[in-house]
Amino acid sequence: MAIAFYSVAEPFGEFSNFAPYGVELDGRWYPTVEHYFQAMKFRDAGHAEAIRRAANPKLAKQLGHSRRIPLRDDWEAAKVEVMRTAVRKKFATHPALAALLLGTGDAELIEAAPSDYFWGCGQHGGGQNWLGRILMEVRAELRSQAEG
Ligand SMILES: Nc1nc(O)c(N)c(N[C@@H]2O[C@H](COP(=O)(O)O)[C@@H](O)[C@H]2O)n1
Repeated sequence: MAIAFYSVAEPFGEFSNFAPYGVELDGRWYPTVEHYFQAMKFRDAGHAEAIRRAANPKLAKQLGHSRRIPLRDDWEAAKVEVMRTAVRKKFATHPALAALLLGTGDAELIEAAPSDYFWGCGQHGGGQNWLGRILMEVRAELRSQAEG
């Protein structure tokens, strides 16, 4: 069985990085995982802070796509671990979300993002689905913690 998610307002939208579940990382509070992920793209502290303070995750993503400020040079190598850190923290911070994730059992989790072939499955399902993979990793970690 597979569970596809994308829009925050639809079933399992809590798994989207746009869902309003904040995380504290590196001593700062980020309103969503998306805010953190986009801010981490930049060494420029001012731009990273502007992203952290963005009014919503869509705006955070837009600011993260600006190339007026250069991306950190190791971003391609770092981005999966940055995402893993933020998603892990999201589920550690919000126990009801951890229960929701555990409740998906062994279902394959798929970010059904039609235009994202890296984090999501893309338009025809052939994308790499890295967000789904990370969610399944975090689910396995939560399960082994629960089993002691
Ligand atoms: N546009 C959009 N809307 C949503 O509701 C989404 N969940 C996403 N996907 C997320 O976009 C992020 C990656 O963005 P980059 O292009 O790599 O900066 C990542 O958080 C996806 O999960 N997109």
